[in-house]
Amino acid sequence: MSSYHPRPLRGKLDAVWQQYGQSVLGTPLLWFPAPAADAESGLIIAGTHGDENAAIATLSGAMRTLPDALRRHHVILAVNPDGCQLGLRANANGVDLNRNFPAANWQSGDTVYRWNSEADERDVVLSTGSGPSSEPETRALCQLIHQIKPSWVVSWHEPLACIDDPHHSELAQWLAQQTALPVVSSVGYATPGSFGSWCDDLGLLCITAEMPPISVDEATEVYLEAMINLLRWQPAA
Ligand SMILES: C[C@H](N)C(=O)N[C@H](CCC(=O)O)C(=O)O
Ligand SMILES: N[C@H](CCC[C@H](N)C(=O)O)C(=O)O
Ligand SMILES: [Zn+2]
Repeated sequence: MSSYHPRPLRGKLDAVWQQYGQSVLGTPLLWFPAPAADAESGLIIAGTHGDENAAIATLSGAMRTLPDALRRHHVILAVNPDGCQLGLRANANGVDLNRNFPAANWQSGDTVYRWNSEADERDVVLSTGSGPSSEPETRALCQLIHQIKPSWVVSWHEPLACIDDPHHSELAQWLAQQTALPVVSSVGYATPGSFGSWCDDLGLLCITAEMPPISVDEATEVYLEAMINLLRWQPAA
């Protein structure tokens, strides 16, 4: 704890970034290579859905709290920066990026999501794209993953309050213990063309960590420590 940056010094994100592509609106897509990377390093991503802000802000807060030299894993704070800027789940083309990955199960047409946690139905309509990987944000992320070959990916979402990993991996169980969220084998509905489906096709471990419905204000309190610990996670010897 004493090695963390004190709060007065957490305002600016000083981590070195690299650009891995460009969004539909021409926004640079940024990733933050891990200063303490090794062959076992993973990739932590957030903001695939631009309206899921709690995880983005908490991950950024963790990066601003942990001295960067101690960070073992690569980070993308916003897979979908146009969605963040527009306040959308989708990208600027109205495509749900988490249905646009070139997985064997990709489906053409529409997809639906819930307006909010109060809604009983998934009735808000988005596109899955004109084809698998039709979107620049999707293509760039796939290319980056092929380039850096992470050992695993943790993909942050909200508000389903679970750690989704059909393999119940060591990392998923550790994340469940850190966050007090349950490990589940599925989120309970089909997600063709999702990032997790694509990772599965590649044999790459993908854990989807879903925060509960939570404000940025509360998430940066409740999940900060778990996020910091994830940035420097090491498997048990
Ligand atoms: C509140 C949000 N629009 C929502 O509930 N969406 C979920 C999926 C959550 C996610 O993608 O992480 C849904 O459609 O069930
Ligand atoms: N709430 C997320 C769940 C993703 C499920 C994950 N297992 C994946 O395949 O990416 C969504 O509706 O996009
Ligand atoms: Zn999401």
